[in-house]
Amino acid sequence: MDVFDRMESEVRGYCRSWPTVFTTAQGSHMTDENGKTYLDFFAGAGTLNYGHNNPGLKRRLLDFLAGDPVVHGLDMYTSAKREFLERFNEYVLAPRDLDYKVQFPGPAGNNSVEAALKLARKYTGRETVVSFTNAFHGMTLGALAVTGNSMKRTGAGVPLGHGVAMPYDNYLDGRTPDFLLFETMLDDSGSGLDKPAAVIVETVQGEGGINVATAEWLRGLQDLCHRQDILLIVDDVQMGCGRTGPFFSFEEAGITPDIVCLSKSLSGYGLPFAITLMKRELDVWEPGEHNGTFRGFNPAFITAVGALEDYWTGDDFEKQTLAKGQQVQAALNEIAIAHAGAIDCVRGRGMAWGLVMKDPETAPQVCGEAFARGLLMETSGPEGEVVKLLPPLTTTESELATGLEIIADSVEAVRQKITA
Ligand SMILES: Cc1ncc(COP(=O)(O)O)c(C=O)c1O
Repeated sequence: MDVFDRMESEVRGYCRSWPTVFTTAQGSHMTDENGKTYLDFFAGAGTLNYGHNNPGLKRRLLDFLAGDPVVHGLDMYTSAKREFLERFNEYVLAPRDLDYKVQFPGPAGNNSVEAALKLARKYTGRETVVSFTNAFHGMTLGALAVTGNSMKRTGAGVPLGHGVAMPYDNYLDGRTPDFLLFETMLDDSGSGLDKPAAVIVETVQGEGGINVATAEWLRGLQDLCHRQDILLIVDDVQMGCGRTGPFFSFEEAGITPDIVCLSKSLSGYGLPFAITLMKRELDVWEPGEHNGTFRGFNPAFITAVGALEDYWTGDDFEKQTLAKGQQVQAALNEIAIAHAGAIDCVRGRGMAWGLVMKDPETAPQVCGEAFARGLLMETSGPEGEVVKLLPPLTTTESELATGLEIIADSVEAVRQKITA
């Protein structure tokens, strides 16, 4: 590890959980330079819904690269971009009756969030954006200002402004305490707080600990935003592209956000790619008012089209994801029952699951034991108390069963060490 320790900044994180050098990857597996293979229930932090080096997508990418294509496209018109827009409309927007315009804000999730926040402010002329406790929207300053995690916020080195955080999904008879607070804030008569430009929400908080919002709460949030003329932004960077079952995680709640952020698994192949979707009337920027060098990355258009054509032309993939999710949930429930003293609860949706440990210190220990046994998982939640499962959606049932057995063994091993 010498060269890494000597040359890489101390800010590096994942390599501390998994101190080995990975060399190859295929499907739901990664292999290190010692030849040890790991089942991957981390999936590049949710960028690999279709697995590593998905053969169909790889073929398309290699064919594309073989032809001297335009690789780096800024926001020029290219044939690859045209293909992406046509297929995205055909397979994603039109079947859901969604009429969004598409912006290419840059390569990463935070680029999509920054564009959403700026656009909401430009459109409404207002500053404040409401976010929720334990939200995660990215590490750039605007996105960080609506991110809840205090350790991450401290990394900014300066106070972060223009954001207000409300409690996430504590639904009570349709009027939650946070909604009441929110309504007070909107009441110009003395709360001292500005009317917000937008609310930004994750339907399932991934980094926040797999907190699942109820459909009722999301609908209530949308109603409140509509009543008050506030824009609703859904950050689907981690939970979109089928992670919760449907292509968009908000479909189940039947809401239509004003702005949607997508990235991570959108390219289908782990290539950097993000889009910001906006209702037509929100398309208010002048040409060049929000730009950047790495936007139209043409290889990502090619693999994204491949993912749409291979997985999203019907509803089979969604059904398979939900069935696999039930398999994961059932196995995790068994583990939770067997270790009720150590596990608080199991929560999740689709193929995003969390095993919530009673003692936060045990969650990284479970991940450490799993790593030793050949399974990659990370922790999430405000205190890192949640063992988080994000397997590729293409993981087979038997691979899932193998990983779930490793989790059971890992929890058992941690408990034995504690009682020893
Ligand atoms: C919900 C959500 N939004 C935004 C981001 C930021 O994406 P990126 O790390 O690609 O900037 C993440 C990353 O984990 C995320 O989970």
